[in-house]
Amino acid sequence: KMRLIIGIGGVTNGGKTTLTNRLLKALPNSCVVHQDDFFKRPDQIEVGEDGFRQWDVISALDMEAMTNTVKGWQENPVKFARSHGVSLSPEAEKPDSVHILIVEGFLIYNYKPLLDVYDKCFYISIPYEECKRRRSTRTYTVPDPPGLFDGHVWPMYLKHRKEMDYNCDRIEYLDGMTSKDDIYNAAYESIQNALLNNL
Ligand SMILES: Nc1ncnc2c1ncn2[C@@H]1O[C@H](COP(=O)(O)OP(=O)(O)O)[C@@H](O)[C@H]1O
Ligand SMILES: NC(=O)c1ccc[n+]([C@@H]2O[C@H](COP(=O)(O)O)[C@@H](O)[C@H]2O)c1
Repeated sequence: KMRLIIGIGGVTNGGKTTLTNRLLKALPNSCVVHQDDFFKRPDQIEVGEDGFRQWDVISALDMEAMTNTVKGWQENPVKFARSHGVSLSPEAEKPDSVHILIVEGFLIYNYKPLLDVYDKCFYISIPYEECKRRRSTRTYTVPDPPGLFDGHVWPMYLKHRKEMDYNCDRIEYLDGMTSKDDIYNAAYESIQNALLNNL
């Protein structure tokens, strides 16, 4: 079976989930792992010297559990799809069938053990002003306290982004300020090329 693991990383509210959902619809036999599903419980999140719960750091996430979930897909994508309620194409069990996993999240390129699993590494970014605007319209399971964006979210983004640029040289950047269609088309084309090249 041919297998492709696609990373969709990027800044908070850059459009990762939007792009991921469109790709899942378009790509047969595709499954997803959302990093957001691996946040620890609020009482397990450290409170920093700044007084903020430190959500935007890798230790706020159970990355071992996330890695094991990805490994589960690698071992048996058909079983993974079934247990996650993904309907498969009639060809899915043939030896030459293609299976795709999308790994989506804001810190997916800041955890060494996962870096090598991605066949494709996309990264969506948007500038500060737009990020702050979009974030202010969003409500997480724990709502942002006043000042969190400027005091924690954006500084941590800058730090992790630097780290990523240093650790990973295969990133394909997507401009989150372009339209949803443009972003989707750019990613889709790149994925089709990878599939054609038997990546
Ligand atoms: N290309 C885009 N242009 C304008 N708004 C967008 C675009 N992509 C996503 N959005 C909007 O930005 C917000 C965050 O998008 P989402 O996909 O949930 O981001 P993420 O998963 O990266 O946090 C949503 O309101 C979404 O509709
Ligand atoms: N899902 C949760 O339980 C939860 C709780 C608090 C904050 N967050 C925020 O989620 C963000 C990452 O997710 P997005 O990339 O989808 O915005 C982080 O910036 C973090 O501050 C998520």
